Amino acid sequence: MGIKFNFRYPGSPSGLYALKNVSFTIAPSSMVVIVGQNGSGKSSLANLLTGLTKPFSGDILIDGIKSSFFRREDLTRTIASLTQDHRILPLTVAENISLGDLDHVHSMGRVWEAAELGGASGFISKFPDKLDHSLAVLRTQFTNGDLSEGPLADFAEEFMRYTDISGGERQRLAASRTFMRLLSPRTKLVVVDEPSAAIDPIGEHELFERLRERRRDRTMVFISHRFGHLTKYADQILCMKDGQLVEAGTHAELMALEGEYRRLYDVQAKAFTDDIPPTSDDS
Ligand SMILES: Nc1ncnc2c1ncn2[C@@H]1O[C@H](COP(=O)(O)OP(=O)(O)OP(=O)(O)O)[C@@H](O)[C@H]1O
Repeated sequence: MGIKFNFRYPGSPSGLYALKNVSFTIAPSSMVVIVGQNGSGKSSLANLLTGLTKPFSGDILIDGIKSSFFRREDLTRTIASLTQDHRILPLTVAENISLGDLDHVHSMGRVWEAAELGGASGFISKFPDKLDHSLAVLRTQFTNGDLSEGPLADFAEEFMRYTDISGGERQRLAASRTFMRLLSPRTKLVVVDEPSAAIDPIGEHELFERLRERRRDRTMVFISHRFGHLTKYADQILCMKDGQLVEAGTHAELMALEGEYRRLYDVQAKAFTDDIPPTSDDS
């Protein structure tokens, strides 16, 4: 995959690019980790890779062919993504997971495997009707308004009764949906954008490990602020700063550069060692 583009969000002042002259190549079946501070452009880059947004100028080349030459739905079928912006629909747990691969909606064995891989099987097991349990969406997911008064009040009260999973559980369900897609041999690119907002560090680490173990010949792109455990496996690290790709290479190469990546890594490592209470040997 070859990438060379500029990107600006619709409505942003002309000249204000979220991504500026970003250019890199992702080798097939490789593992890529994108790092950078808040607002450096990681998610914008991920959205371009998954086709959610289009470059303002420049191209994404897939096997040397411009991505715009492919049918959008054909490309979408080959991509599994996991972001913070996931939707849980008012369907059963099984249906919410199988949305990841509509060809296997009725394959309960596969749905359960995806639930286990996504870390959702624990809380699903607690439902009396397990995978058949019906879920509803949070009010804020379908309206920004307050439904406690007005013509929809009764409906809202009834609807809210079924909202029985937490933010972290929703994230695990979304991860299960991604695994459902990943279990399909059609999936060639997996993009995981910072699922950590609702998942604790151990949950995120385990999730990344399970994704990595199922990489096979897929290209995987990870974005995480807690990247220390990921970058050592990466074939390529892309380090973003202010919308630009400032460094690209392996962990060893970027550490040796002593630049932005090293700075981010050292801050993270320091936070980790600062968290460890001193042992009797240290005193
Ligand atoms: N929908 C949007 N409309 C306009 N500008 C946006 C939009 N989303 C992001 N931006 C801007 O684009 C730039 C890059 O944002 P992006 O979300 O890609 O960064 P990020 O590295 O993923 O940040 P974070 O680590 O905080 O998630 C920022 O300046 C941000 O304010």
